[in-house]
Amino acid sequence: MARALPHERIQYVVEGGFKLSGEIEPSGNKNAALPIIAASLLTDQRVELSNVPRIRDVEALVELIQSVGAKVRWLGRNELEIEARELRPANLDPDLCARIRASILLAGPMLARCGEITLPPPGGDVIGRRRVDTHFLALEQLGTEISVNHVYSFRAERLRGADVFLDEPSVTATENALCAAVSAEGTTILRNCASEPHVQDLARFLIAMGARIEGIGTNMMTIHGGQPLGAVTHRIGPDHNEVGSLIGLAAVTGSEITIRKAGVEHLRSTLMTFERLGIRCRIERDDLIIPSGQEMKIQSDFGGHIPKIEDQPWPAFPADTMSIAIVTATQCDGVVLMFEKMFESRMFFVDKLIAMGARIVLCDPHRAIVAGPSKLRAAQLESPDIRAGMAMLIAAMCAEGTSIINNAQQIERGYERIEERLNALGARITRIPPREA
Ligand SMILES: CC(=O)N[C@H]1[C@@H](OP(=O)(O)OP(=O)(O)OC[C@H]2O[C@@H](n3ccc(=O)[nH]c3=O)[C@H](O)[C@@H]2O)O[C@H](CO)[C@@H](O)[C@@H]1O
Ligand SMILES: C=C(OP(=O)(O)O)C(=O)O
Repeated sequence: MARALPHERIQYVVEGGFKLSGEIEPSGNKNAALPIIAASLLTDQRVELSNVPRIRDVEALVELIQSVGAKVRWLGRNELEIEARELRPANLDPDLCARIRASILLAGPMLARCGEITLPPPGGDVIGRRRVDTHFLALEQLGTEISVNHVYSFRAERLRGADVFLDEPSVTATENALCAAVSAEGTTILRNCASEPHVQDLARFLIAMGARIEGIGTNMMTIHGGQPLGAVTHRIGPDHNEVGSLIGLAAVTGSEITIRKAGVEHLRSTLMTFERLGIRCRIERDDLIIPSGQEMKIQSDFGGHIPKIEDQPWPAFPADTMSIAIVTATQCDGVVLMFEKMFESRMFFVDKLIAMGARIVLCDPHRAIVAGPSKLRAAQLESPDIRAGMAMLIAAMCAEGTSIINNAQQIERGYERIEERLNALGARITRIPPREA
């Protein structure tokens, strides 16, 4: 596989003001594909995954699992075959690990298969402090010794089930703990665990491999460890954050689009949030239709009070859709408080929206007041992270004139061929350099 250049710089040139129309299907969920690819190391038998998003983070993780001995083959654009007959707990490229948050997800599966792994610190979006403490807490209670000295060394002669109370419902820590627990001796209870659609998808993948897990979709999972784990074929679920991004994009550009196979069972909090901004979607079976001509009037709280949109652990509104909600609110009539509780740098990108003409007051690192609607002007922008990058792309598409988005490789960490797919709906985005055929 061709290695993604670490410093490859990508630019999007975006002509704003065009309406979109047509149908689009969301890609597979990045945050499900990553733990599932890592969990494929739990078995020495063949794993076949479909609907795998072909994005930079997936490519990086694929390189990492190859470096520990897994054989990986792309069977089609989004179909991946993984066979991890023999694994060696070494040879991990620190730069590659530092590029993605998901490199830490190798801990659970490698402990289960090899009893040890040394991992350089993970990376991922630079959106504030990214704790690893919950990973350590859970893995230690499952029988792992951990030492930290620039790198994290994990060793477990024997993983044992335990009653674990996570200090926070961390998504990736829950996923690491799940992978360790399915191979541990005895029963594990994970309390205060995360339950996002991607955590559920991983749990279902593990069950299809032979694991016994109860409580999927809740904040307490019980895992009966030590079941044999074998060959599996699994389809990654749709990306609810991408669906949220498409809803915001359709609304601010006044477009009507249909999102096919949108995974509507996971959209309640997202749809409720967009409704607060005066955007209503229609559900038809598993399709989501965003009609044009939305009211886009921010719904006040009872008594005319200023409403609040806040992210919270699942099943509430997902943190990764917050940047999209902010850019969408700039085009809605009224005032809303946006409250991001988690990452203290994620909201800084609103500076760029302000420079484009949005009326936003950043109250502190976690809260911003948006007063809309405001006409956005084209600008030269720099994408700091995946979701802020997508928010800027949305802003550029509803702004007058031509915007430039630098550092668009950040957007491509999480969104597959996004310019191609949006251009098919009528957008005018030029990627520099162009994609290889
Ligand atoms: C590879 C991957 O899967 N990355 C996702 C994962 O990162 P990652 O697993 O690194 O994030 P963690 O879940 O560990 O950390 C976030 C912490 O903040 C809490 N929390 C979360 C949302 C919220 O609105 N308020 C709040 O306090 C969470 O419950 C958790 O305790 O989960 C994050 C939170 O969903 C997402 O942003 C990342 O895209
Ligand atoms: C924060 C994100 O990803 P990661 O955890 O992989 O950096 C994201 O997907 O918005």
